[in-house]
Amino acid sequence: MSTETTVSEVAVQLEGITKRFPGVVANRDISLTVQKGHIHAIVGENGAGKSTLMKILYGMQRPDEGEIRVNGSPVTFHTPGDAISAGIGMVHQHFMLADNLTVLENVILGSEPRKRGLAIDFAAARKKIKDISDAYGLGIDPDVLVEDIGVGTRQRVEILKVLYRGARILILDEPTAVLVPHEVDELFENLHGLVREGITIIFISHHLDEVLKVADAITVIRRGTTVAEVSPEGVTARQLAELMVGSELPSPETRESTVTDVVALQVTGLTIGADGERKVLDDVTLTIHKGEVLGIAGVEGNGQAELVEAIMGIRPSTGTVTLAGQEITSWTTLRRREAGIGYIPEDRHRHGLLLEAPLWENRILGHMKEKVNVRGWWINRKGARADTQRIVEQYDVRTPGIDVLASALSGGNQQKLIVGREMSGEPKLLIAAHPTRGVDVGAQAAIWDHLRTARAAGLAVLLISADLDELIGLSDWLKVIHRGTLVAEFDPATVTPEQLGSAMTGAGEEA
Ligand SMILES: Nc1ncnc2c1ncn2[C@@H]1O[C@H](COP(=O)(O)OP(=O)(O)OP(=O)(O)O)[C@@H](O)[C@H]1O
Repeated sequence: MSTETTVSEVAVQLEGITKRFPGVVANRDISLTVQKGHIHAIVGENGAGKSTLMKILYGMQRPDEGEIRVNGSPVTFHTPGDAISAGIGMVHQHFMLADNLTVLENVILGSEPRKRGLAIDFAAARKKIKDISDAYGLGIDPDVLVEDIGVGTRQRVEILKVLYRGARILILDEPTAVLVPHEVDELFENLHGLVREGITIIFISHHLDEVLKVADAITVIRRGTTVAEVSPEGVTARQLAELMVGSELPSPETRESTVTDVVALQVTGLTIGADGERKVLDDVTLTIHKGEVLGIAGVEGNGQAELVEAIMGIRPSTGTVTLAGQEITSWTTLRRREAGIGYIPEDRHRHGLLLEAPLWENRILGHMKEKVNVRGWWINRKGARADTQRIVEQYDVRTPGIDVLASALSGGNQQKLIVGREMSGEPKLLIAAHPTRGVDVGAQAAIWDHLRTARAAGLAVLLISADLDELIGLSDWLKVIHRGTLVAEFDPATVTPEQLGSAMTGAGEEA
């Protein structure tokens, strides 16, 4: 075993990185050493400064202080283009592929190889993609349409895209957040294939078990600075979480059923799509009682987003929706919300927040009739501000204050604000799409506690999540959606993530 590290074995060295935003020091004197050919995980609570550090390494942000060395040489990045030239590529959590183009077109977009003259040299590009795919075992066909491939393959296309641009150091932002268990295993195999060929991988994750399984080294960031550098053999997930928060974690509660026989939501025959076409939602019928969490498991893109939008009245559908005994099928989205439906949307930037408005104005968004927010015909500024402060405290939203813009919060803290808002005003039904996506383990446990407490008080919850542990841990009953239809159901007390994962991919059904 070699104990000495020569400079040439270090792929990335960050030294004394500091980055300030108004009212916040996002990174404070951070040092990080990533060995070449390692899978190096970065963990930390929401708002700890992980994304900021990665944005600095990828040239999206400039540090106020500190030095970056890549393969031993100091570098200064002004744009991601500079980072790419230095061999650093980033795969974002939200894929950036165009559905209606082929893999090949997506990969070469922006860096088209030209023949003499101006024509794009597709043959050369196709060969290069095949070579890269073969070299790293990615199994990518350059000629399929992106709309025809699944989430796991899309992610491999994103990885191939940065390799195509010459990256030898890859930054992955929460790569497993959108994957089902077998896709996670496949990704890890791919990552091992990449590092065997000398690629270095840096990845951010909130899934500590996965981090322990795949990483060669782990850096823990707390409140903007590195607090520990550990090797996975030496720690448990719980110890890692304790390093992240800087104190001992509470033990999880035991659960008991709070399901009543009072129907809160009844959905009957909900369908989207005309006869003769493939329907995105096909005759979905379900019931949720007061005090019950119904979990919907499914691979992304199988109709769960449409189900939520149909119940919220965002998308036209046929069938009926009844809330607490009252049919609301023809109601507008606003009226449904005002009747007592809380809604944590899948895409917090498009549907959940006004990024360029302060936190307290975001508190009012979609909740214009809630008591704390209005006085007669007028907005109750004082009440809304006080209630925003309450949410910030109860849900531990890390922010310098309630007047900062929503865009200045870290992703996980934006999510906590939305969850707090949607659980306010005693909703009858909460539609929660990926409620803890992007939040750290501590905040996840806190959100689960809030949900359990509200459930005990009679809240009905429709839970959509890609996180199978969350679905199994929170739900009273589980249904599986596949190609727009509910195809199976399970008791969360007995089902395993593997069984659920295989039902989600339609295993056991005719193709
Ligand atoms: N553009 C910005 N303007 C102001 N403050 C910002 C900006 N970007 C980040 N911050 C602040 O810097 C801190 C670190 O945020 P960062 O996004 O790096 O955290 P993170 O560890 O990636 O969190 P998460 O796990 O929630 O994604 C937070 O307090 C955040 O509010």
